[in-house]
Formats: sequence, C-alpha cells, structure tokens
Amino acid sequence: MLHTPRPVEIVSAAIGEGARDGGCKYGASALLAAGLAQALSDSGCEVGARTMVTSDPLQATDRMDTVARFNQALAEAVAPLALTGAQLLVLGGDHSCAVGSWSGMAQALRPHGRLGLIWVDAHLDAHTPESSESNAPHGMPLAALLGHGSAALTQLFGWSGKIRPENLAIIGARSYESAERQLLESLGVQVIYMEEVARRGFEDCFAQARAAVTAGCAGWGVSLDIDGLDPGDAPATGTPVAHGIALAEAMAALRSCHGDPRLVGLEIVEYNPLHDFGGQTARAVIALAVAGLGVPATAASAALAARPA
Ligand SMILES: NC(=[NH2+])NCCC[C@H](N)C(=O)O
Repeated sequence: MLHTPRPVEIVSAAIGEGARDGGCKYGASALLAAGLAQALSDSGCEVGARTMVTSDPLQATDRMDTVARFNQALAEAVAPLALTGAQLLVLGGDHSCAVGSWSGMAQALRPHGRLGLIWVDAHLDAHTPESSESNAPHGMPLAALLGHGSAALTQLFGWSGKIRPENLAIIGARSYESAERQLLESLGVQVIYMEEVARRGFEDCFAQARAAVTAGCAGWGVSLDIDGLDPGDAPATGTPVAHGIALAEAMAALRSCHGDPRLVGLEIVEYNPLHDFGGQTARAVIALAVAGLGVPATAASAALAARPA
C-alpha cells in the first residue's frame, strides 16, 4: 500500500540560557538560513508552517525561571502541533528545551497512551538542581521528564512523569556524574553507554532501544544531542566529548524510522553556529534531519507517480 508522507512542522527552540555557552540559542535560525527547510522539501517531504519560541531572560527572575518559562511556552506550542498528526522537527537550542518538546508531545498523546523516547547524547542530562555540580539546566531535562527536579519543569500541564522509565533509552553516554547515573539506575532506565555502541554499532543499539521504548506506546520520538556524535563529524557544540557516534551510522539508524506512523517527532539540539566555521556541523545536522524525516528516493517517486495527472 502506498503511504502518504505526513507533513513536517519545524519548531525553532531558541534558548541558550540552559547551557554554559549560550550560542546554541541561535542554532535553529542558523540551520534555517543554511537551507534546512529547503533540503527537507527537496527530499520530497511537505514542510508545513514554522513556529519559533524564544527564551526571554528579561521577563524572568533568574536562569531557572528563564528555562521554566521558555519550556512552558514551548510545550504549549508543541502540543497542538502534535495533535494535527504532523511529524515535528524541533531545532534547539540547548538541551533544556527537551522538557518543553516532550512534555508537549506527551500531553498530545496522553488520551491515546504513553510516549516512548530515545535519547542520543554524550551526557546523561539527568541531574536535579540538588545533584548538579554545574547548575546548568541543560544537564537536567531527562530527570525533569521522568518527574524529578524542579516543579516548574516536572509539572507542565499539571502532571508529572511525562516519560516512564521503561519507555526511555539513552544511547552514546560517555561523560556524566555519579548522582545522575544513580538516579537513572534506581529508576531502571536503559542506558547503552558509548563503549557498547563502539562494540556493537549504533544501528544495532538503536534498533534494540526502539523496540524497548515503543512497546505499548501510542507514539515515540528521538531527542538527538549533537554532542552524542563524534566531534570530528559535528564539532560546533558547547560540550563536545571525544570518541562519539559516527554521523553515517546515526543517519542510517534515523533512515530506518522512515514511514513509522508512530514516530511523532525528532529533536536536534546543542548546535552552536558561533563555533561552526565553514558550516560542517550545519551540514551534518541538515543531513540528520533529512535522514530522519525526508522521503527516501523510492517512496518519493512512487508518491509522485501515483498522483493524478
Ligand atoms: N545537554 C548537555 N550538553 N549537557 C551537558 C551536561 C554536562 C554536565 N553533566 C552538567 O550537568 O553540567
């Protein structure tokens, strides 16, 4: 049966206050200026309206309040878009934006069931304000989505636990503190550390994670921190960590998601254009977005051929 590709809605999450190096606030605008939307439509997918949510420290009392207000606005923008049945592409922004992205998607799916999430990252991002040594909010989004940490992040839409531990898998971790590892272990979250990825290959790990997180879910998504990739393939990011996932392997895994009707969204974060001399990392991010959401050549030409003349 021929399947009609769903439109892709691009949501720009312009926040950098969650990171030490805030340049990723300009990540989404730089990616759009570098032709991301055009690359998606060239690959055969219908690109819908664009939404932009921007953090505003001038309206906030402090850094955490900036992040909380931003995520509330992002979640409120994402939830209705997810309800339209489009696939969402959220462009960060620092990784604290994941709270708003996935809270919004979880809220939209809630009447139908749970949300599964694959988190690709060099870090675990599972601190609470109490456990964090750096106090950086971009090291806290996973704890918040699991219902731990500041109520301003955990209680969006008046309920907490947007992701259940059994519906979450982290892949590529290689830089973390023991408190966040302990929290994840106590909750039983599956973490596939980078040593295992290096041994087995990313595609294999991704397939395993996908089967686990999507079991019994109404929908699922991928949150991809580009610092999960090898810095040789994606150097322009605030907290790079050596020996990461190869871009080509990440693209192959994302391509395997094509046509999955339960895939609700892809989020790509921590791209910092202020460090992207020559644009190598922008090209890598665009390639990842096209791999995950673009229409593979054969499906695109079949859809074209099936159109009435
Ligand atoms: N999304 C990121 N890049 N997170 C980096 C977090 C680094 C460190 N674990 C911290 O909490 O400060």
